[in-house]
Amino acid sequence: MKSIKSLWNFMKGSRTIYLFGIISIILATFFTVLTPLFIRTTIDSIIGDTPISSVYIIKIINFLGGREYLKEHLWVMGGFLISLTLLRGIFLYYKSTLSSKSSEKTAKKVRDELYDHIQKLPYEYHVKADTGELIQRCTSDVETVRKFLAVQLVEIGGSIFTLIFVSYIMFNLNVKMTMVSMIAVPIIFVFAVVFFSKVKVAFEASDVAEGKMSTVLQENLTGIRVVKAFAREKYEIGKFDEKNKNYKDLTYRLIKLLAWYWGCSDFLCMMQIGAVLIVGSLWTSRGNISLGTLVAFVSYEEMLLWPVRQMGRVLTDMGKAFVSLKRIGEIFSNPIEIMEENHEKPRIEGNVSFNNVYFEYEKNKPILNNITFDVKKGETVAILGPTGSGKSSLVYLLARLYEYKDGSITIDGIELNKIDKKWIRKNVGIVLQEPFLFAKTVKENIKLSNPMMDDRKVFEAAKVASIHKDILSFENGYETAVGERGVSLSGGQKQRIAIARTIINECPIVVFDDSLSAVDTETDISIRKSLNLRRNLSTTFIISHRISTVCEADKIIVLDKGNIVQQGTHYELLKEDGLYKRIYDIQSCPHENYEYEMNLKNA
Ligand SMILES: Nc1ncnc2c1ncn2[C@@H]1O[C@H](COP(=O)(O)OP(=O)(O)OP(=O)(O)O)[C@@H](O)[C@H]1O
Repeated sequence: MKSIKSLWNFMKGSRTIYLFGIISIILATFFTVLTPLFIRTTIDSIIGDTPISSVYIIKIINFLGGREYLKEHLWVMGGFLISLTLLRGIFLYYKSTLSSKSSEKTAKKVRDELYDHIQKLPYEYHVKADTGELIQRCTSDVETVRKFLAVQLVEIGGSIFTLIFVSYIMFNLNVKMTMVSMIAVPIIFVFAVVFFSKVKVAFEASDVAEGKMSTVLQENLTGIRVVKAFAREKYEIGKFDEKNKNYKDLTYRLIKLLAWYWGCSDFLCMMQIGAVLIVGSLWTSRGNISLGTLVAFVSYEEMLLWPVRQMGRVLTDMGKAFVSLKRIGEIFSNPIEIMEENHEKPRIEGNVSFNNVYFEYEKNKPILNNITFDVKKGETVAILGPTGSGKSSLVYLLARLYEYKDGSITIDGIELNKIDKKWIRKNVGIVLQEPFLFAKTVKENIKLSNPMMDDRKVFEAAKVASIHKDILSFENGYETAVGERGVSLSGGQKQRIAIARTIINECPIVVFDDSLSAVDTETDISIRKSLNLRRNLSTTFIISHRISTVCEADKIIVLDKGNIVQQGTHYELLKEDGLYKRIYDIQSCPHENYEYEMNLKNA
């Protein structure tokens, strides 16, 4: 019921077109059904002498010139029958174009709304979401619904109308013959419904196998570099071969089942038509029915049997469409992130204060505990700690990608959760751990947030990120395309383009989440030097595992298992016997370095 309601809502704006599509198929069916009736009239009443009983047919025959005239000019009847077929063809054309137009419009609407909704889902959702699954729902599931709307739904309308109209005419022509014509119909119908409800499992198995094969393909193409680096080609080929074979086997099984069904169903239908022919011929020879009636019944029999045979298929496809609608509906049932447009939008200077902040992703599994520290506008704070200690989580809180559960975070004295989310994300620029570049040019990637930005700003940002020279060395410079078909960038180059993309926005708070890890120490120093020159522009958070990256920060926060275990400057922390010094010792192996530095500091 929910699925029907959602389908009805998606069809808003294209319902009228759809209605005209259904009217067209009803008219096409009407002209199809009329043809045998006029063939019968031609045989019995134009060529033969049986009087015409229907007033409407009499009117049409009179319109065409009357019985006597038509007897002499049989070609007029032939022309009339051709024109009925022509009209049928015209309405079938309209049915196809109108239902396609409306189903395409509906599918586009579903895709647009899905995309829109997915964009608005919270960061938390995307962290856990299965991308392949989301893509499948936005493509194959929407396609299943589209096909159902374009083909099956109008077909249902046409079939119901055919069944009603044909049965009505048959009963009017001859009740006994109608009984004979319908003996096997319930059997064929039950056979179709039972078969397709059973074969549904085979359809689903084939769909799942196709999905699995696509996932392997997608995963392989995405991770082809890892495959090559680990010489896993043979294993990957084997894995794909297995999924491909499974898909082929299941599809072959399905085709065999369908062939079996159509064969049996054809046999049953032929038996039914045979029964009509045998009984009809007998009754015709005895004079119980006319030859024209027998011809009409044979034609109607075929018209009647086709929708009955198709019904099972239509019902199965309808089931599949509703399953797809349910899967699409599941995405819509996830609440979107409320951006609180009417929250405060203060001018952000960059004074940040954490006070006893507590955070957890899952209930009773603390990730950050009692986090307390202050950073003044323009300062650089570095966060260091073992992997999984909560460094990234801490900065995610700052951009309100997640909400802290207890304590307080203030920016310039204003509680963070009172500040508009969109606004805060505009003011807190994050360079993420794994930079993602879009399939655009280098320049377009750097000015992603504002394509109208002046090119000079792009060059400046690239210089600060120490990538300007690299970009100039590319064949097309800033116009070089990156992404799948573009130039292959090194990990460090990607990171630096991502840094330029963030700093170009001149946010008052900038976060580098381990984003200098792929650049060499020299480039790291050069970037930090340039950043230092912009100190008055922004408060900077640097997450790193490298002492050389954090040592110049105004404040270093050492995290361990979600707790701040040390904080201070590089020299203050080196004096303490703690985690920082241990990391320092590991990274600067010769212990003398420490004494050398201390002497240098105290000199
Ligand atoms: N979305 C999430 N849902 C549940 N747990 C998560 C989620 N993201 C991270 N975690 C867990 O939170 C803990 C802290 O993760 P976080 O990424 O903040 O650590 P980190 O110090 O930045 O690590 P690294 O240095 O490896 O990047 C880890 O135990 C991690 O498994």
